[in-house]
Amino acid sequence: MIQMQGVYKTYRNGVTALNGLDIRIDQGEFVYIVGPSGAGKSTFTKLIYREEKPTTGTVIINDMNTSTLKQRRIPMLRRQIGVVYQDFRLLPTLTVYENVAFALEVIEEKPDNIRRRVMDVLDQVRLKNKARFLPDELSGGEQQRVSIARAIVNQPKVLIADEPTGNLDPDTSWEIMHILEEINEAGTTVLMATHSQEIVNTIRKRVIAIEDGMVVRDQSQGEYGYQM
Ligand SMILES: Nc1ncnc2c1ncn2[C@@H]1O[C@H](COP(=O)(O)OP(=O)(O)OP(=O)(O)O)[C@@H](O)[C@H]1O
Repeated sequence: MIQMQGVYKTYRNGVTALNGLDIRIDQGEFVYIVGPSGAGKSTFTKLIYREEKPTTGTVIINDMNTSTLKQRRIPMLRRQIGVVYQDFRLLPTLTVYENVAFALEVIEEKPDNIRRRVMDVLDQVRLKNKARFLPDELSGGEQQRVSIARAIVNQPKVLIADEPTGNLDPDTSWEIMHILEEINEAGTTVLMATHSQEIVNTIRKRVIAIEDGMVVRDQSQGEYGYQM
């Protein structure tokens, strides 16, 4: 469960990105985070994997308070959270297989388990046949699928996708959405920040709209609600 209570975030330069957020997201939900540019969506996601801490208020992720969490326990929190970015962020000199395996090698998983898990997730994102390719030999949609595989390879409870379809054409975007839906159906909470009216209005899920750092709308089976 993700719970934010009275969360304010002011960056060092004095910009207040979040202005009193109260949000509760249960395990297994699929939530779109929408809102104008600069509204605070990325800041909200950064609080979840503790790239940032709130200035005041509490952020609780699966019983862990991110403000009081000891430094040495941060990796434990991050292991429960996978992150996918708009620009993929793959390592260009590593193959597809190696990019995904890397996430398990850093946590010193056993080699047999690494091989099995990596091939399982590559199968899940339908890229088993491209395991030996380098990122620049793949299309944008394929690169995003590798980044999803990397994000879920250690079976996180939460997957955060920050504009995962922002750089992709419509057909490829739908493919990515179907993969995210499958991951969600298997029990993972999915939080997706997006500017895509078409996706939000077609694949209906809970919508949390953030404006000026505040929740202005929270609807189940919601709609995008902004003019494009
Ligand atoms: N590291 C930072 N230091 C200072 N200010 C920041 C930082 N990150 C974000 N901000 C500011 O905080 C506000 C919210 O930014 P945020 O990136 O959370 O918005 P967003 O809703 O994700 O926007 P977009 O849709 O354009 O990605 C903006 O005014 C932004 O300039």
